[in-house]
Amino acid sequence: MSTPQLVVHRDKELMAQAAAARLITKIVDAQASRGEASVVLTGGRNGNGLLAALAAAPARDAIDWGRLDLWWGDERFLPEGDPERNVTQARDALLDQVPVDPKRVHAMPASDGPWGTDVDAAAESYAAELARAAGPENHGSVPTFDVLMLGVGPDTHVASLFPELPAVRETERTVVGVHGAPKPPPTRVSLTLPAIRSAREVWLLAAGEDKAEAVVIALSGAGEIQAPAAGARGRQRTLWLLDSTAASQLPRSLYPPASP
Ligand SMILES: O=C(O)[C@H](O)[C@@H](O)[C@H](O)[C@H](O)COP(=O)(O)O
Repeated sequence: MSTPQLVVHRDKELMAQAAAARLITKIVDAQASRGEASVVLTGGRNGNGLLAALAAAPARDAIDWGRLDLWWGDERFLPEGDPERNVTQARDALLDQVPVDPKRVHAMPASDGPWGTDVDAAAESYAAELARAAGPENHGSVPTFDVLMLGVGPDTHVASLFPELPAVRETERTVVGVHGAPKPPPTRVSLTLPAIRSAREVWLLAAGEDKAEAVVIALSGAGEIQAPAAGARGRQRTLWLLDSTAASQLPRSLYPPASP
């Protein structure tokens, strides 16, 4: 697993804009070399802030939106179209403004979908969808994600993997149902750490004073059960994209020299 790298930006707006520019380049490069790209989106303010910045980016249409597979790291298990669903917020922030291929937008199931309110069955169906998309070179369970993005909670949760709860302890399945999440809504669908760690690159987005403690805990050697963000590592790269307030409690030795 790759060692975390940090990039610290002046404020959350600049972090979102810089992360959006970074994502455009990553997708364009993947499409140039493989003909397509695969990205995992995250919910939350920082994740949606990045999508809004991407929608406003002059270079956004350098991306061939028809050759981009979009997946989610987690989803709030609510009815289709609920404004609190991550996919609803992603559509509002970006997807309704660009010509994505609907067959390549892999939303996680809603609570009024084919599996009704059975969140565990819904999770199994998403795991099956991932496996169908996996190629022989992908260890057979999930496709090779070029970039998997994660917001970071103040308690160090990522996706819907919360400290000490069963989902963060999962070592075999790629997708699980989450019951009793401390962040509402309580019922969710989430990728697990093994699925997260299959990505080429994992980018963790953290901006705001309320993330400063989580950042220092996750980067100072905490275990992944107590601090799930600590276990979110990419096969080739793990990148923490921060603003200066979220980085404010880091010891100077961890603070990258290049950041202002
Ligand atoms: O469904 C969700 O709520 C998210 O996927 C969750 O993991 C989020 O990314 C973090 O809680 C950070 O959220 P903020 O960026 O809003 O702080």
